[in-house]
Amino acid sequence: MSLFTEPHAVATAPKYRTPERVKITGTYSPEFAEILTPSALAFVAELHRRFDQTRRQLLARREERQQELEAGVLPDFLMGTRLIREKPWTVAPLPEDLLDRRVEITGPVERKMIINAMNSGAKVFMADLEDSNSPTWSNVVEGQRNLRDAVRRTISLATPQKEYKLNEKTAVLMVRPRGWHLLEKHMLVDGEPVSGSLFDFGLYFFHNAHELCSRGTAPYFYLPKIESYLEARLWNDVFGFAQWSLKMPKCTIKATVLIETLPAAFELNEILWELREHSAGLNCGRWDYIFSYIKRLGLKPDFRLPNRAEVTMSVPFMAAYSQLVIQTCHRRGVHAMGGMAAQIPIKNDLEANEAALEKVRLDKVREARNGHDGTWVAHPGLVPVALAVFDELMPQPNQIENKRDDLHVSAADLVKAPEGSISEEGLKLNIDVAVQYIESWLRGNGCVPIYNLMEDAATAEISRAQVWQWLNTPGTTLQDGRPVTVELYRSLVPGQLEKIKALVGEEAFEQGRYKEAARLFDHLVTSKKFIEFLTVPAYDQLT
Ligand SMILES: CC(=O)SCCNC(=O)CCNC(=O)[C@H](O)C(C)(C)COP(=O)(O)OP(=O)(O)OC[C@H]1O[C@@H](n2cnc3c(N)ncnc32)[C@H](O)[C@@H]1OP(=O)(O)O
Ligand SMILES: O=CC(=O)O
Ligand SMILES: [Mg+2]
Repeated sequence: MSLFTEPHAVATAPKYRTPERVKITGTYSPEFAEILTPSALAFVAELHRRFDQTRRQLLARREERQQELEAGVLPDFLMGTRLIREKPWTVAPLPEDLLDRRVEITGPVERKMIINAMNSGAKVFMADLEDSNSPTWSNVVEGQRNLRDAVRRTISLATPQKEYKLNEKTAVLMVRPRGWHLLEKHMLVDGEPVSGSLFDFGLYFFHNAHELCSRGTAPYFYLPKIESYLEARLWNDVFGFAQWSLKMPKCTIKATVLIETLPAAFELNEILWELREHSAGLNCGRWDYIFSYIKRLGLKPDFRLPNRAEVTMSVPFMAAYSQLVIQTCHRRGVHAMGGMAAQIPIKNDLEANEAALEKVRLDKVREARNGHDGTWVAHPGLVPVALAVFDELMPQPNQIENKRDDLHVSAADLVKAPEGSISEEGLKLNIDVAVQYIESWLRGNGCVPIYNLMEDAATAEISRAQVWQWLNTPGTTLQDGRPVTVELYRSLVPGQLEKIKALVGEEAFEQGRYKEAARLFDHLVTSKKFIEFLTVPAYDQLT
């Protein structure tokens, strides 16, 4: 020990100043302390104390409903809410800056991405703390700092290649907090971790709600992975309390609910009704929806899905659900947003790039013709493609007046599975893509291009859910007649890991977390009981 480091002189790491019975276990930085102020933490703690018990009850209700499904009950429209479905009513009027949402870009809350997305020419930017964000402590708190600066238009970034700052005209900002199932383990209230949803929502709202309103917009949200109208009611209660406690007018917050679970598709009217003072419509979160279809219908051979690539928007259950979303939203006077095509621009291959853009274009044509009021894109290079389609097919700000009374979607239509095949290639691709994605997520990157497609938590969930379904559903065979067994699946894993190693290089493979990702994947697909979300066990491994 040197003369200058007497034990009593050793500096202790600075700590967050926190309200009583609130603890932050994540690392400290002066920049993070600007977000994790005592008053902001007190606000999140209050949300936790008021709403966390209901959140947990609603998660338990998901479990109970799953048991009913497993016992053979098929999902159906609810008896008790018939009048909400049948009576004429509409949601509260929409704010001016949410009337035209023809193209919305999405992306994680990383500084450069936010600037690029806001400058992209899209009408809206959905800043994502969910599917495309790996919720490391640093990503979620840094993300809040970036959002704070974006709201105030001070966000900038200097890199050796380029200086980034906002253009004069930028996209309207919406924020997607984490879903109800995720926790933020670095914030403890009365010794319990807080909900990731309330943490993300609470910090964004606390720091930005007044500022947004002073700039002629408001706090706008996307609400992910909702499974029932009661979960929408919980959000509505959170909004009411948040507005009241920051002395803001009622109805200031607006939110679009992602319809991305099978049970939610049976409660569209009810979800809009619950949020009618705060509703900015619904959106078709197609990737999580496919995942949810597998998860909820599980091991029934009639609902076994073919290779992931064959489950497109035109298969029966996907077409039916998007049509019902459009019809319901328009009847209630609000937008029905489309979803995300998986293709992204391809560098250094003109022909492949053109083919990818054409696939995106056709997807947007289908959406606009069906009656969607706008769509999502994953990349700035796709904004002009989607804009051109919607400008041509929807010259007015939205097509809410297109009521689609011609459509008649039944409960049976919503679960009708497609024909198709399961191949060894399909099985291998699911292993390959899911392992690559989980590895990236564990390193803190929640959205990656893999084989020229956008992969995020929702798409990776499909891959692992499919392998689980094929391994566990009695009688599942490959198209060549071989049964899909754990032995067969495990015999394919080493080859896929070798393929990944060849792709990323030996050094990156050894330094990465591929083996850990493969172990987690194996656990997910061989578990007898379906594990609700891959991000829940993965979060325990996130450092
Ligand atoms: C199922 C769902 O939930 S969908 C919603 C969630 N998913 C998403 O939001 C997808 C977001 N998209 C992305 O993260 C990326 O586009 C990826 C990972 C798919 C592709 O990333 P990359 O291959 O790195 O993109 P690429 O190299 O072509 O990027 C080119 C430029 O566009 C920018 N860019 C790419 N995607 C986005 C985006 N979504 N928003 C803003 N900027 C973006 C990059 O930052 C880069 O900027 P630069 O030229 O200033 O350096
Ligand atoms: O969140 C969107 C989806 O497709 O999932
Ligand atoms: Mg999703």
